[in-house]
Amino acid sequence: MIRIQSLRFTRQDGDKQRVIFDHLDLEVQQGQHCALLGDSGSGKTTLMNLLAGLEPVQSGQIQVGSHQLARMGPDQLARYRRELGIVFQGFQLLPALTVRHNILLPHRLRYGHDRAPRFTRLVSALGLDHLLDRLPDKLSGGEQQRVAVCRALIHEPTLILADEPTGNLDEANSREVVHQLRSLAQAQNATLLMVTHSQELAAQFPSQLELHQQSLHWRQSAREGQRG
Ligand SMILES: Nc1ncnc2c1ncn2[C@@H]1O[C@H](COP(=O)(O)OP(=O)(O)OP(=O)(O)O)[C@@H](O)[C@H]1O
Repeated sequence: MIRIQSLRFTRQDGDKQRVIFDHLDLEVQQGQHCALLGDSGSGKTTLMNLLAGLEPVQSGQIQVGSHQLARMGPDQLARYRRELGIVFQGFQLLPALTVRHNILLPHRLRYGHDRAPRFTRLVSALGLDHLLDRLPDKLSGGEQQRVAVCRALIHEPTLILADEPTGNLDEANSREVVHQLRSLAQAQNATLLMVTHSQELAAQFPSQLELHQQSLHWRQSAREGQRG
C-alpha cells in the first residue's frame, strides 16, 4: 500500500527553487498495478526515487506499508530499500558478478543467504536458464533487462518500482517483459508501479497515473476498476 499526502518537492536550480511536486496525493492499494506516465522532466524518476527512499521527503507524507518515510533515518531507509524490488532505467547490474549472483544479491541482502525458493521458477519464466554463468557485459540489452526484472522479484518484495524497464526492447519483447513482470508481481500480491512513455504498454495496466503540472492524476482506462 502506498499513501502520499500533500507532497511538495523542490530542487535548487541556480539561485531559484524549482517546484517539482506540489500538493501531490496518491493512494495505491496493496497488489494494485499502475503505469506512470508524464512528459519528459515531469518528475517520474524523482517520484520513484522518493518512494525508494533515495530522495528526502521535504514536505508532506509518504507511507509505504507501515513505513513513514519522512520519519526514517539513513539506516532504516537502507533496510527499507532491501524490501523493495527496483528496476532502474540503466538496469545497474554489477559487472563483476555472474547473472546468477546478480539475481541472488537482493535475496542475500534481505535474508542473509542464497537459498531463494523462487529462483528456479523465476529464472525459467524469464528464459534465463542458459545465461546464469555469464557476466552482464556478455548479454544483449534485452537479456540484461530480463535479469534486472528477475533480480527485482527474487526476494518477494511487496512493492516493485520499475523505471522504464523496457527502454531497450522492441515492441514484442517490451510487451512480453511487461506481461512477465505483471504476472510474476501478481503471483506475489506485490504492488507494481511502472514508468513508461509508451501508451501501448500503459494500456496493459488496469490503472494509469499521469504526472502533470506538479501533481498526479488518475487516467480513465478501458479496464478501470479492475485490480491486479
Ligand atoms: N539530480 C538532479 N539535480 C537537479 N535537477 C534534477 C536532477 N534530477 C532531475 N532533475 C530535474 O528534475 C525534473 C524531474 O526530473 P525526472 O528525471 O524526475 O523527470 P522524468 O519525468 O523522469 O523525465 P524523463 O521522462 O525524461 O526520464 C527535471 O526537470 C530534471 O531536469
